[in-house]
Amino acid sequence: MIQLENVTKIYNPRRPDRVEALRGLSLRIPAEGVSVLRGPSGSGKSSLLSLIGCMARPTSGRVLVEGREVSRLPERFLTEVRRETFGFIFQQFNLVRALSVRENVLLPLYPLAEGFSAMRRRADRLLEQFGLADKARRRVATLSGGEQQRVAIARALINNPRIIIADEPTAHLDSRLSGELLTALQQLAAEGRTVIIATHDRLAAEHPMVDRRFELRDGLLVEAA
Ligand SMILES: Nc1ncnc2c1ncn2[C@@H]1O[C@H](COP(=O)(O)OP(=O)(O)OP(=O)(O)O)[C@@H](O)[C@H]1O
Repeated sequence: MIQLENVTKIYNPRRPDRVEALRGLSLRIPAEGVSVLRGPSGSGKSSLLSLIGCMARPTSGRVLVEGREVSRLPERFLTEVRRETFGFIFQQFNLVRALSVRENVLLPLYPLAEGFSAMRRRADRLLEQFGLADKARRRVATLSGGEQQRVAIARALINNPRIIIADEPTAHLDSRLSGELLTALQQLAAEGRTVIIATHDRLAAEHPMVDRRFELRDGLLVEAA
């Protein structure tokens, strides 16, 4: 369960380009199923995801992840919570094109948390699971869109996260790949992981595999269903 209580996020608070991205938002995201945050560009979806994913702290208000208040944690603890708890899938997947498939999957674990050979075995198990075992040494730049998508999912799972955060994961994908990605995310939710997707892609937001939708507008929650 993720709870946000009266959360604000203000960028550049003392400058003329001050932006109030979240304006006192409260929200509860249950641990089960697939939740979608939707809303127009600039409504605050990415800001909200970065608070939930412990990549940033709110200006005011509280963020609780699995009952633990993360909004006040010092940076080094925040990094630890982030690594232990979350897997991230970004728009266009943020894969490093010049690195190999295996190196990309291992990236979230750097700096090395454990022995390299144990990590590599973990990466190879995931590559096997996603049908990429024979491509482990290929550079990502040489893969098809669908293969890159599977590398991105494998990378998000390398630390066995309880919560998957996906920011516009279907942007730049055709409808077949979008459907495959959503099905894969649903599968992760069925395994007991929390899946949170931010999107303004209507097809993704209204896909039948989505369990609940939160609508943002101008930094506020306008609807939850
Ligand atoms: N690092 C930043 N510095 C200054 N302003 C920012 C920063 N990040 C976001 N903003 C501003 O905060 C507001 C909310 O942005 P955010 O990215 O959270 O919205 P979004 O709903 O995810 O938009 P999109 O769908 O276009 O990604 C916007 O006005 C944006 O310009």
